[in-house]
Amino acid sequence: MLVELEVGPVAHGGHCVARHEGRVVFVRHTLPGERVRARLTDDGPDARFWRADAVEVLEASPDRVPSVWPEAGPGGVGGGELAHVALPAQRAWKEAVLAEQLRHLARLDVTPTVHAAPGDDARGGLAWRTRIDLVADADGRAGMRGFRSHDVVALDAMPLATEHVAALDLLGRRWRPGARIEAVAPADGSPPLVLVDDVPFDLQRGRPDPRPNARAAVREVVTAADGVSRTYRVAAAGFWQVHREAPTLLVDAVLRGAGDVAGGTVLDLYAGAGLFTLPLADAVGEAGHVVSVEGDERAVRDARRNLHDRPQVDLHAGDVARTLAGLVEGAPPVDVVVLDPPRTGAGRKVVDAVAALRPERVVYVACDPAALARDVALLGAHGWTGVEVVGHDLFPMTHHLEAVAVLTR
Ligand SMILES: C[S@@+](CC[C@H](N)C(=O)[O-])C[C@H]1O[C@@H](n2cnc3c(N)ncnc32)[C@H](O)[C@@H]1O
Repeated sequence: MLVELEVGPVAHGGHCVARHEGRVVFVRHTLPGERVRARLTDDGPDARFWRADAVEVLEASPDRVPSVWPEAGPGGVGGGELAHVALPAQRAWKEAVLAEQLRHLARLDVTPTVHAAPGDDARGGLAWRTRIDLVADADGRAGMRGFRSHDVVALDAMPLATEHVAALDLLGRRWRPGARIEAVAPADGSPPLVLVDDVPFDLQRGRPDPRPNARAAVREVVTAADGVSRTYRVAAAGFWQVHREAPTLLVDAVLRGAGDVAGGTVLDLYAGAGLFTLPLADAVGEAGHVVSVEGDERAVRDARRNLHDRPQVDLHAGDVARTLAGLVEGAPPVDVVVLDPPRTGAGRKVVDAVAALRPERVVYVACDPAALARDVALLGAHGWTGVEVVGHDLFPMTHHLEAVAVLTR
């Protein structure tokens, strides 16, 4: 059903809020202040709120720009929710969402700035993804799942992929229908890796690549605020920050947030392949101590390799909540806890255990503002009421953002 809507403020998830017949409608593809004709997509009579997609703009916002997101057939692919929004307005949008989540869920009255990553404005917010996950459609063309659908929509462009990923020409090939294609191209220009159904693939020969280093690892070099270049090896299918500038930027933010930790003890929770553990180990020095916790086996293998020459690091493989429960008993004083949980956040068990360690500071790296706000509220109840939050737009054209919060008592 088509309805005409006066569009109100932004909401979490790339929607704006409107009202229709007394009911809240979350609308995609629009901007605050616009008047749009929209197709209701979820409008059950018992639903608490409805959803809609704007299909015609009747009065456009001055922040509207032509969308760069690929025209990919009916429904379109997921992602690119903010591709119709000018870059500065995308950041203002994310600032509003971050502030609203912190106000609503943590009763915190702050207005964090969301910064552009270096080079993003010059590249028009494009060419930042170092990793692409595709799936082949029934004709063998590479594409992505449609929005809230299992159908594969073939792509004709990947505007967010870095030039290294784009140069692989994954869209110009034919694949086995249903094949999962992952491509990872380090921002430093070292050779990209391609996996097809988890198996390394030699694009030139068009067949699986048996070389051991084809499966194993991507190399990334990060030059952080401390002026040091560090090399990490990360399995192609393993977690690594996806924006080309994210590793450097987040290491800088974490080191700044942790402050002077020389000779101290730092916990790095949800450590992945050791992105933060390595520079934190250098920051505490050989007299200090870093306890790093990661649950994924593959990431732990990478972290072991990346941290092998830092004797001041204790790497624990396992669940963060369970590992912390073991650490709290008779643990030495902890100066700083760094945590970078998955999208769901750390949750009460982990926050309670962190609070029991009574660190001077907590540095929280978050990819979901709502999860951050929930955990900040829990930390606030334990006395960590000093909160500084900075946002980084590490996902231009999408509704996602990364935020770094530094909490003190
Ligand atoms: C957002 S990533 C951050 C990784 C790392 N800090 C980085 O920036 O590269 C979150 C990490 O937490 C790990 N993880 C998720 N849930 C976990 C849990 N309950 N216990 C331990 N590790 C977990 C994931 O395997 C992943 O490596």
